Amino acid sequence: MAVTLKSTPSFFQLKKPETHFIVRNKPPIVSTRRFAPMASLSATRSLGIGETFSNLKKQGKVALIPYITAGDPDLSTTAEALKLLDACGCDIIELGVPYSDPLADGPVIQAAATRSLARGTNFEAITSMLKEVVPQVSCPIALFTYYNPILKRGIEEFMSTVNDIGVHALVVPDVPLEETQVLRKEAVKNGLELVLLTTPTTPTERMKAIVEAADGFVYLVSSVGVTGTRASVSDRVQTLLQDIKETTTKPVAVGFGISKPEHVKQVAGWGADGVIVGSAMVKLLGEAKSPDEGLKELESFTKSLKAALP
Ligand SMILES: O=P(O)(O)OC[C@@H](O)[C@@H](O)c1c[nH]c2ccccc12
Repeated sequence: MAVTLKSTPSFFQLKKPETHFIVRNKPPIVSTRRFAPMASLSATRSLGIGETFSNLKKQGKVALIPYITAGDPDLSTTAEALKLLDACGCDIIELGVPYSDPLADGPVIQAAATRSLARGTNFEAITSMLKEVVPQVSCPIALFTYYNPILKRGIEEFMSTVNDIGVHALVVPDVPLEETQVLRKEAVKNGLELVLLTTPTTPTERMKAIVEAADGFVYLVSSVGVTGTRASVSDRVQTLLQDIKETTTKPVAVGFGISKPEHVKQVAGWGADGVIVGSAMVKLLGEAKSPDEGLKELESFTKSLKAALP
């Protein structure tokens, strides 16, 4: 189905920018998968996002969700980083597709995208890397992309590719709630469900609509503005979490600015079901003296965050 390319409003022009996780909440029908026979598929198929959260809840645990930019410093390091983050006990990994106009991102992730694109990283290279790596990783992967690259490829084609490589979730930060219908239709066709994002400026009624429509979990943005480490996490998050939890029993993960073990502990203590850490991870990996150095620093940092979580 051809989708006309509208000029997507920039992130800041959107009245109510929300990020959309589109997640698979049940193993896809085998016929739609083309990359591994059922036997190895069932052996390697990790749990979906929703199942991951319910298992963690049963164990009284909180999900650690790192974000890294694909291809920064290079795709083979990304592959190693995915396996390393999984081995360090991360519960869901958010993998960013580099984009030339990442308006929702702060300087660290913008720079990572620029470096990755300068190396020639593209969607095809990322998907072939993931075809190799996904079966070796036990936790679900969330692919992060802006709306334009989806429209360029065609929503149906994009969705079935995401399904075929065994990715569990899709993050699209610059698509407002009103325009997700077509994404949702293709998502359902591919056995995926939509998890929506709410922000500190989302009006209560709209937050309720987002939470109602969300499947899997709700992504709560901790602060206004763009991604990037903050010295502290606003304690407004505690109230925002309570407001959301009054309207739903669905899990809620908090992102933006979280970059220290004490942040992670604090947000978990406020009742979050998951904590999302991006810029701090991206900086370690992309700005290190060498890829190996970056992987080493990523490992010790991730372990320090994991240790701070129940
Ligand atoms: O980088 P931070 O401040 O730790 O925020 C999480 C974040 O990186 C990740 O979820 C993300 C990366 N780019 C985004 C754009 C919009 C919303 C979320 C994101």
